[in-house]
Amino acid sequence: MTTTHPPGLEFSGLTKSFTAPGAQPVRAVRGIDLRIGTGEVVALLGPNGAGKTTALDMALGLTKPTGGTVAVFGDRPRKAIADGRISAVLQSGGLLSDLTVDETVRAVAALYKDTLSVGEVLDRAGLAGLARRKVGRCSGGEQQRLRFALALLPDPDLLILDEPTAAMDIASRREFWATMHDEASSGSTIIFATHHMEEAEGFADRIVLMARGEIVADGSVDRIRAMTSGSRTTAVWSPSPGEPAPEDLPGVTDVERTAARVLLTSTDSDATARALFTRTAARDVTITARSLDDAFLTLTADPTSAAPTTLEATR
Ligand SMILES: Nc1ncnc2c1ncn2[C@@H]1O[C@H](COP(=O)(O)OP(=O)(O)OP(=O)(O)O)[C@@H](O)[C@H]1O
Repeated sequence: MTTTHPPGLEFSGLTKSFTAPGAQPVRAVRGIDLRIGTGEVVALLGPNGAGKTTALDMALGLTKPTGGTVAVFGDRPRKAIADGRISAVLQSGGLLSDLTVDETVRAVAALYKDTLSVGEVLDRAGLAGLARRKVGRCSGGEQQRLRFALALLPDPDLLILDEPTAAMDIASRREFWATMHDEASSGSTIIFATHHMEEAEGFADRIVLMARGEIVADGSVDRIRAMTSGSRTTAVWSPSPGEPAPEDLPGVTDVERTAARVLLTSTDSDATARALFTRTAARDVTITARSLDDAFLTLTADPTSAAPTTLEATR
C-alpha cells in the first residue's frame, strides 16, 4: 500500500487585499497557486512590494487570506505551528538585549511543550561560542543566527525565512547559508524570501519569482536561468515591406525601437542574428549577453508601465 503525504506547503487561489478607509485597496497577493514538496529548498524571489512577505505571513497564519486556502502539511497554519511542524525566522523583532544568547533560547524553549536541547540548537545555529554574550552586544548577523536558533527549537519540518540575511555583511551571509545547507541536507523543507538572485541561485533547488502579487516564473534554478539567460541583439534596421516583422524573428521575446536601431531581446541569439543577416537588410548587428540582474528586471517588469528601458546592456 502506498500513502501519499500532503505537500509541505500548498496555496490554492490565495489572495490578500488590504483596505483602508478612503484609499484604494492594495491587492498584495492576487490568486496564487503553489505546491512545495517535503524536502524542497525554495527561494521566493521578487522586487519590493511583490507580495512575498504577505504570502509567507499567510503561510504562518499571521495574516488571514482574503480568498483561497493555505495548507501546511495538510493542516491549517495555526495547527502546524502548535504541532511544531513549521517555524520562521523573520526579518526583525522580538529579542531582549539584556538577556544572554543562552538565556534567550532557554526562555523561548520554556514556552514549548517539547523542544530540542538548548545546546543542540545553539550548536546547529553556530552560536555555541557566543552562549554567554548579551544579545545587545551581538552583531546584526549574530542576532539573526539567534532568531534562527529559536526557530529550530521545535525541530520543525518546514522553516520559513523572510530575508534572513538582510542585515548581514558578505562573510556573515556565507556563514549563514553554510549553516542552512546543513539544515537542508538533514531533510528540512525551507522557503526563504530574498531580493538577491545570487542568493536564490546559490542555495535554492527551485525559484518562485513573484511580481505585483502574482507568480511570474516557477522552476528549477537551471530552468529559471535558461529563461533569463537571453541575450540582447541590436541592429540598424527599419523593416520594409516583404521583410519579417522584428517580433516574428526566431527567438525574439521583446522588441524596442529607437530612432535608428531596433533592440531585440532573444532566447536564441544565433537564430535571431542568422535571420537578421539572411532575411533582412539589417546592418551593424551587435549581440550582448544580458546580466542576471537585467534578466530579473525583465521578468518582473510591469507590462503596463511606460517607463523607459535602460540601454546599459548594449553600451
Ligand atoms: N498591512 C498592510 N496594509 C496595507 N498594505 C500593505 C500591508 N502589508 C503589505 N502591504 C502592501 O502589499 C504589497 C506587498 O507587500 P509585501 O510586504 O508582501 O511585499 P514584499 O514582496 O515582501 O516586499 P519587500 O521585498 O519590500 O519586503 C505592498 O504594496 C505593500 O505596501
